Formats: sequence, C-alpha cells, structure tokens
Amino acid sequence: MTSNVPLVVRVLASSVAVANRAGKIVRDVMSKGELGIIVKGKNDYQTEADRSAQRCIIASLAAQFPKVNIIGEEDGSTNEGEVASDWLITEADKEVLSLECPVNLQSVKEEDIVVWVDPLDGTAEYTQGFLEHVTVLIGISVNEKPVAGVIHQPYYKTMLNGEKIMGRTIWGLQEVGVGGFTPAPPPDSLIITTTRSHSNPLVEKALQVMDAAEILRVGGAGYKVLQLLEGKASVYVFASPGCKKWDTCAPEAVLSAAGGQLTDMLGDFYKYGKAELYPNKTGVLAAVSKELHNYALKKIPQELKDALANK
Ligand SMILES: Nc1ncnc2c1ncn2[C@@H]1O[C@H](COP(=O)(O)O)[C@@H](O)[C@H]1OP(=O)(O)O
Ligand SMILES: [Mg+2]
Ligand SMILES: [Mg+2]
Ligand SMILES: [Mg+2]
Repeated sequence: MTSNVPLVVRVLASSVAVANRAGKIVRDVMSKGELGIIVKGKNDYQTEADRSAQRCIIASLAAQFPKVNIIGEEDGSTNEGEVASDWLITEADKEVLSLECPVNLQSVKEEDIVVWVDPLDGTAEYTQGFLEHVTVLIGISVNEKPVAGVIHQPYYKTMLNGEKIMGRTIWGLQEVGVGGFTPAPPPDSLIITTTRSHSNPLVEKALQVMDAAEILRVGGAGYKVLQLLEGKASVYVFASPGCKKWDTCAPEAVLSAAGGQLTDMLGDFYKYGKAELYPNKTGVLAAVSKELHNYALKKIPQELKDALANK
C-alpha cells in the first residue's frame, strides 16, 4: 500500500515517473521538428518542449498532491486548460517507493513541500542540437532545503539485449543516497565544468583564477552536476547571475545526497521556500565533496565575491 509510504518518498517516486514521461515529450517535440521557439530575453528561449513538459509535470503532480506548492520555470498560461490524459501520470517508481524515509522527513505534510520544476534545462543547447546536455529537473524542498530530486536525461542512450533505450533518470534522497546511475570518483586533476551559452567577463575571470587543468563548457545545471557525479569534472563554477531556483534545486538535492555541495560563489546555500525570489544572483559553485568545494571556494578572490554580491 503506497498510502503507508511517507509523503516525501511518494512525491519523489511520482517525480521519477513523471520526469520519464516529460523526457519523452521533449524527444517527441524534437522529432516532429516544430520547436515553436519564443525568445524570453537575451540568450533565453522557450520551446514547445519546455511548455508541454511543464504542463505534464505540473498537472500530474498537482493532481496527486493538491496542497504541495509547485513552482515551474515557464509562465502561468502554460499551466492552464485541459491536459491530455496520456500526459497525466499516476504511476510511481517502485524502487523509489521502497526506500526508507529519513526520520526527520517522515511526518512532512503537503503544505511543507515546495517542488521546483525545470521542464527542460539546457534549452539553448536543445535548440542547437547538443541533446545530451538536456535534462528535466524536479527538485523537492522542505524547510527551504532541497531534500530530494530528480535529474532525467532524455537523450542518454543505453543498449539492453541489443536494443537501444533512450533516457535515464537519476534520483537523490537526503540520507539515503542516489540511484539510476553509477557514481564515480572525481578526476585526479582539476577539471572545471561551466556554461557554454551564458558566459561574461566575470565568469571568465573566475575560471582564470581557478587555474584548472581543463575547462569543459557544457549546457544546463543538471548536466554539469551529472558530470561531477560521474567523475568527468571536479568543480562546477558559474560566477554570474542567470540560474534560477528551478535550475539548482534538483541538482543540489541529488549532489548533496551523494555527499557533495552546491552553493553560491560566496559559499552560502540558496533557500528554496515558496516565497524566495527566483534568481540565483550570486552564481553557482558545486563539487562532489565538501573538501573539493572548500578548496575551490578558497581560490575565489574576495573582490570577485564582492563584485557578484554587489551586482
Ligand atoms: N542568462 C540566463 N538567462 C536565462 N537562463 C539562464 C541564464 N543563465 C543560466 N540560465 C539557466 O541555467 C541553466 C544553466 O546555465 P548554463 O547552461 O549557462 O550553465 C541554463 O540552461 C538555463 O536554464 P534553462 O535552459 O532551463 O532556461
Ligand atoms: Mg529557460
Ligand atoms: Mg534551467
Ligand atoms: Mg528550463
């Protein structure tokens, strides 16, 4: 009986199932070829895939958890009107449902939860054909902290018995750990992952002072955190405003469940309560361990931190 399963675990299990469906929507829009691009701002786009995936996620979660606060990246009109029945997901992931809920989350109520939804992270890369960078992000926060999250990669390919399977879904739950992939230790040398589509002089200055062996420029907050978890990069550095709460909630939840840390460039945690402002004004600094995070934070000069804090 799923009703005996604590709420946070049920929301996470449903989020895994709904992220899979949203990932299929993202692939279907691309194969149809009609992206319906809307320009929201400078280097800021929305496509039919962003809109449709968000409708699917919000409608499905709201139907099952009516009192949970759900905040999505795309604006209100995207969420109005009827939703096709094959977008209304009622299933929940069985493996996640069987997880042991941490004691401090066992009596959480719907009103205490804020879910941050990024239906398609890496939209710029999606429109430019860097499909591996694209993720669907569902972050679950309680008392302003990300406690669980899903990072779904619609274009990740695996072969099973000679058959190609598209998509994989990575989840994390505080004190329990992560699933859906195999974590790997960080590389031996300092490899930084950063933006490929939202750089500026401050972003470049921060990269310079890090003095890294290699810099990977890829799209999306979700994909960069996956690179940390899979040992492809050591630190994620983005010394600029631009990311918002839905970009970092799920990645932070998954990363911290794996023992890592995601903060702003000053080393402070973002808060994910329902009244928080959306922008992450002071950038993103993340690493797969607290030691690496601290090492990177110490390399950032005070004047750069001040420049971001005073923006
Ligand atoms: N200047 C910006 N304007 C709009 N979105 C941004 C900006 N900078 C970052 N983002 C969001 O944060 C994600 C990570 O940033 P980056 O890829 O540059 O490292 C982007 O994919 C984008 O999310 P989204 O694609 O969901 O709109
Ligand atoms: Mg966007
Ligand atoms: Mg995003
Ligand atoms: Mg997005």
